Amino acid sequence: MTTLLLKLGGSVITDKDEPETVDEDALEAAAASLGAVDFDRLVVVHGGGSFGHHHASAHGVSRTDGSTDAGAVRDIHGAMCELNDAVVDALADEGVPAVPVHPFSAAYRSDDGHLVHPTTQLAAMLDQGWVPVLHGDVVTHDDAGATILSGDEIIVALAGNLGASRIGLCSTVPGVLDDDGDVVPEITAYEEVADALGESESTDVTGGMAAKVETLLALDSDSYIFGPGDLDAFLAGEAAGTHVRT
Ligand SMILES: Nc1ncnc2c1ncn2[C@@H]1O[C@H](COP(=O)(O)OP(=O)(O)OP(=O)(O)O)[C@@H](O)[C@H]1O
Ligand SMILES: C=C(C)CCOP(=O)(O)O
Repeated sequence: MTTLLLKLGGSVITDKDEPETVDEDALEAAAASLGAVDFDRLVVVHGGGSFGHHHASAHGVSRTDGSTDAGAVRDIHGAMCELNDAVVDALADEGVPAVPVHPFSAAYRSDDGHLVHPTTQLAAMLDQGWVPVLHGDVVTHDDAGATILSGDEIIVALAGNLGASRIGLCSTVPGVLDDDGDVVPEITAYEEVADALGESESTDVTGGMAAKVETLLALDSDSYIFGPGDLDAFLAGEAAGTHVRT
């Protein structure tokens, strides 16, 4: 039984420069790709794009800077739930048995920043044949109020417990790019690409590509970073974008 773990980048499914705007065409295309695949088990996580990051930035909340303001939590979480509704609906329209899962309700960080995210409820959903759709979110952080939980961190938190066999991050870029703008086919250590790695070009409180590579290298299994053009290849088990080897 194979378990696919896929993150749809917020930069793919939203217009990251226009607050709270879904990129309908891109979302429909991604949903159609997932609807066309015969998978055993699939978990989808999506990022914040122009929904979460603008609110997080406005409230001064990041992965490390927290807020104790319940209104800030409602704003950021509410925007992400709205995007989650759009993603679940788009998948459902393509025949994918998608169900919403909101990390704020279940996960927390300890005061040293360690993320605790339960997975038994997700395993039960997968047993029903459903596709849980999670999202980057705010998360209660001991002694710091709430901080931002990126979709990339969720992928890492779930991978081991759910026994993911294939892990992919679909972003707007075709992979990790080197100084010449070419896709780096394989990364085994952060230093190999550190000089070329930067933050996102849009409002992004979770660190762009540099944080993505660092997060994926912390996994016990290999993963892929690729663009929408390689989504079908990834789902088919073929080479896609940059292969992050651990
Ligand atoms: N060396 C690099 N290779 C590829 N992208 C890079 C590089 N350095 C910086 N970037 C930026 O990182 C961005 C990808 O990170 P970003 O966090 O925006 O992606 P995402 O996960 O799709 O979106 P979100 O965080 O909203 O879910 C690219 O669009 C690009 O602007
Ligand atoms: C900004 C919020 C709320 C979520 C960020 O998730 P990411 O886009 O996966 O980094």
